[in-house]
Amino acid sequence: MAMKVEILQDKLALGKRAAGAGASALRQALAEKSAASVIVATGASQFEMIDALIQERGIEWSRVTIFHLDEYVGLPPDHPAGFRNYLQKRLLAHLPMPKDFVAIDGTAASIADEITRLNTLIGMHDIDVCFAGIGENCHLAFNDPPADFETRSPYILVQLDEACRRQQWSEGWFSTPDDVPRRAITMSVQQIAKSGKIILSVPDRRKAAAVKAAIEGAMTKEMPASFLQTHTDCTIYLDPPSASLLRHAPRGWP
Ligand SMILES: N[C@@H]1[C@@H](O)[C@H](O)[C@@H](COP(=O)(O)O)O[C@@H]1O
Repeated sequence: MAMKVEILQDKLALGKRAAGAGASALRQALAEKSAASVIVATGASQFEMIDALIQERGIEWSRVTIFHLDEYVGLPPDHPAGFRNYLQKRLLAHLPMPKDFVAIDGTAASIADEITRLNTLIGMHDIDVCFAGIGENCHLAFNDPPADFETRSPYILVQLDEACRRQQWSEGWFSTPDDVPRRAITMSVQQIAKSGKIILSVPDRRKAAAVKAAIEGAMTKEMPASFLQTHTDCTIYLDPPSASLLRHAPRGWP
């Protein structure tokens, strides 16, 4: 299998197209069964997709369970960089109440117990759609290189690498590089790959090398998103800058 690639004119069009594809799959899942499940990613790359997802009509959110991909360990719940906070403000506040929102508690007294709780909950769901991004270091969720491609645990505790922590700081989520936590709870690549449909929204020039590695490179733990090359329904949505290093990038693009 190979990832399907769609290149849109800009990040706004990218977000709309990715949200539209996910929304169609969700509506279809809800037409076929009593409930559906979706994973929603965070980060700057997901802004336009989430804004467009909110505008989608005909999704009965009261039958949808929402999971998130990853969360820092130890950030206060109201910290602007927290992913639970991000999803509450950017997504849930604008939707009708979903069936459930399975939030990762990065401040839990026992991280091991929190992972057990999350593993139990996600084990009860077949994920229909997963929205995700790719980091500048080609991470998938917080699976930084070298990623664990083998673990069957749906959620794992990970150490964040320096490139990842630097990216989070340079995107403006933290005031100093040292403020970025060193540990996170992330959904594993194996669990992400269990999703029926995977939708990657990856705009911006700074992602071009990671995009090329994920799509055209070898499947390797050093480039975690390359794991999705084996998925049967994974589409990556790009803008011209993020697609600029691809072998078949149209000429004349940046
Ligand atoms: N851990 C998050 C992921 O949930 C996200 O999908 C991806 C892209 O992030 P960004 O949009 O900040 O580049 O990596 C982030 O660091």
